[in-house]
Amino acid sequence: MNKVLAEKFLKCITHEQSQDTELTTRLLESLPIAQLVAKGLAINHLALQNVRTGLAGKLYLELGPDPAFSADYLRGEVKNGDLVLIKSPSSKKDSPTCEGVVTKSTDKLLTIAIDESQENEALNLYNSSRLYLLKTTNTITYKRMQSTMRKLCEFDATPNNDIIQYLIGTPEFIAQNQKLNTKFFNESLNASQKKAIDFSLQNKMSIIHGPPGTGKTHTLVELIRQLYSQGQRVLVCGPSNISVDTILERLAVVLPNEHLLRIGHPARLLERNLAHSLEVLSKTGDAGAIVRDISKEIDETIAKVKKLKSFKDRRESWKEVKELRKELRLRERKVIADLILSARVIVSTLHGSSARELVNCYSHTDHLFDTLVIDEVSQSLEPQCWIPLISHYKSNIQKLVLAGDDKQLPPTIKTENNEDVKETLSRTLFDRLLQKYGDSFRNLLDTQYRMNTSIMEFSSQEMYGGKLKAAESVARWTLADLPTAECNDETEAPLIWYDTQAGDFPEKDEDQDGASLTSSKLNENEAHLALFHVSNLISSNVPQNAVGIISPYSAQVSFLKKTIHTKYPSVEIATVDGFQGREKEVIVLSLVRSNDSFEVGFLSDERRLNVAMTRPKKQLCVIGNMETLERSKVKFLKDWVRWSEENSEVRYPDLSDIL
Ligand SMILES: Nc1ncnc2c1ncn2[C@@H]1O[C@H](COP(=O)(O)OP(=O)(O)OP(=O)(O)O)[C@@H](O)[C@H]1O
Repeated sequence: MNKVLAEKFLKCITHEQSQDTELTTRLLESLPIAQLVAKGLAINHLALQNVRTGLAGKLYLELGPDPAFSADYLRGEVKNGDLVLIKSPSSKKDSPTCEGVVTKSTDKLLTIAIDESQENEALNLYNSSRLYLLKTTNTITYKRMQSTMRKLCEFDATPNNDIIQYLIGTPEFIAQNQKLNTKFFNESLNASQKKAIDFSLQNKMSIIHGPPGTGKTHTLVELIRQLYSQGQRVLVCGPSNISVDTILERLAVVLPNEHLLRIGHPARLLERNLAHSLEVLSKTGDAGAIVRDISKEIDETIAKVKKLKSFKDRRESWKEVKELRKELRLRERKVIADLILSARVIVSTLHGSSARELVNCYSHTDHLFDTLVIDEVSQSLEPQCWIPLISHYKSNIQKLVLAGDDKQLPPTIKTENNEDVKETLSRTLFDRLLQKYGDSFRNLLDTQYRMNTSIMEFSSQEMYGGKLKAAESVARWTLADLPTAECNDETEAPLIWYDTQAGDFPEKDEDQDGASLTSSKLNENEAHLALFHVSNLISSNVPQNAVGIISPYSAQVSFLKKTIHTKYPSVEIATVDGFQGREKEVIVLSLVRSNDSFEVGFLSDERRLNVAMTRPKKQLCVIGNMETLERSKVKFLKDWVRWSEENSEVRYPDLSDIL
C-alpha cells in the first residue's frame, strides 16, 4: 500500500516540478529583461559592493545600484527568502553565476546569502559589471518530497509505526472522545477549543478544523503546552515559514525559551524569532563562543582575498579559507547537536524538518520526538506532510495533530495540462483522512473572534454548514466603534455592496503585447470607486492602516496601488493570497469581472473568495457587477449575490460622483 501511494505521488511531484520549472524558464526566456523587471521577476543594473561572512558561516553578497547607470536606487521587487540567480550579462560560457537566498532588501542594497560551494564564482563577480538578478524556482522542496516518497517506497512491508499505518490505511482508526479532567493553562478557551484539545490528548491522530478567526493558533499553543507539561518532545511543522513562525511567536510567551528551537535559514524567519534560530544560537552566546574565534579568522582571510588581483593568488588564499571552514564545521556540529538535544519543542517548515542537523542527531539518540503537529495542512501537499514522518521514522512518533481549514486556500499547484496530477495533488491529507475516517476525528472550532455576525453569516452558511458563531465581543461591532471614527452611514454599515451592473465599469485585459503568459484582468473604474469609498472612510476618521483592499487579479492590485497609494500610502493592497491568515478593520473587495458573457474566471474559486470575504472585522465593502455573477454558471456566486441583495446595503454608484 505504501508503495502504491508513494509511487503515485512521486510521479505527480516530478511532473509538477517540471511544469513549475518550465513556466519560470518560459517567462525568463521569452521576456526581455526590462519586462522581467516590470513583472517583479528580475532586478537590473547591479554592482557587487561587498562580500562578508554572515550567520552560520555563509557568504553574504551585498549588491547595490551600478554606478555606471544614473539611477541610485534599485528598481524591482524581491523579498526576504526569495531564491535568486545573480548573473553577469557576458555571453561567455564561463561567465560567473551565483545562486542564493535574499536575506535583506532595501531600495539601495540587496543582501544575498550563498552556499560556500559558489565562493569562487562570487569573488569573480567583483570583476563583472552590469550584473542582474533573476528569481528562480526553488527545487529543494521538490527534491525533499521526491526523496521522502522514494524512502516510503523502499519499505518492504507497511512501516512499523501506528501513525503511518493509519495514514496508509491498514488498521481502522477508532476515535476516543471522552471528557478528560484537563487542567487548562488558558482558562478562557471556549468549549470547542477545549474539546479539540481533550480529543488530541487522548487520540493518536486528530484534526483541528479552524475556520477564519476561530483561534486555531490559540488552541495549538495550549495543546503544545499540555504536551510539554507531560514531558513530551514536540515537532511543530507547517508548509511555510510564516505559518510556523506565528505559532513560535506565541509559544515564546508561555514556554521556557531555552526549550524552543527554530530550524531554518535565518533570512526566512520573522526577526523576532531569530533568538530561537538554531543557526543564530549556534553562533552566539555561550554555545557559540567556541566557533566565534574561527569565524573571525575566516573573515580576515576573506578580506585579504578581496584585495588580491591575480586569480591564482585568490585561489591559494581561498584554500586557506576552506581549511578554516572545515574546522568551523566540526565545532559547529557539536554545538548544534547539543542545542537540538536540549530543546523540547522544535519548530520548522515541513521540508525543513528533514534538515541534516536534525537527522544527524540520530547518531546520538534513537528518539527525538513524541508528537508531530502540522499546521495549515490544507495548504500543504500530502507528500510534504510525509517529510517529517519519514525523516523522523526512528523516533516512532506516537501522536499526529493536523490543523487547517479545507475551505480556505488550497496548496498552490502549477500543473495545468494533466488532470490526474492536478486532482492527486490538490487532494490534501486533511481531505483524504476526512474521506477515509469520516468526521470522527475532525474537531471544528465553532466560535470566531474576528467578524461582525453579518460579515460571517454567508461564509458560515455556505462553507461551514451554518455552524459558525460570532463571539459576543465582536458580534455587533462596526467601524463606528473605532476610537477615532465618526458615527455615520459610512462607518455603521457592516456590509456594503456597490453594484456596478449599470455598465460604466467594464473589465479589460492587462496587456496583449506578448506577455500573455501572465496576462491578468483589471477594472479601472472599480479602482476609482475603491478610492472614493476609502476617501469617505478616511474623512470619517477611520485610520488608513485599518483599511485593506483585496482583488483576486494581480493586474487590478497593481492598478489599485497606482490609484490609491499616492493619496493613502498606508492602505494595504494585495491579492487574496497576500491576505491569507490576516485581518483588517475594513476590507474593500474589488471583484473586477464585469462582462456580458457572464464569465467569472478566478471568481469561481470559492475557497479563495471565502478567504477574501472573511478578512474584515467590522466592514466588508464589495465592488462588483451583481448581474455578471448572478448569471454566471457558478452556484456559490449566484447564492452570494442573492444573499447579499437581502442582507447587505446595496449601492448603485454614479460615475460622475466618483471621477
Ligand atoms: N477563547 C478565546 N477567547 C477570546 N479570544 C480568543 C479566543 N480564542 C481566540 N481568540 C482570539 O481570536 C483571534 C484569532 O485567534 P488565532 O489567531 O489563534 O486564530 P486563527 O484561527 O489561527 O486565525 P486565522 O483565521 O488567521 O487562521 C485572536 O485575536 C485571539 O486572541
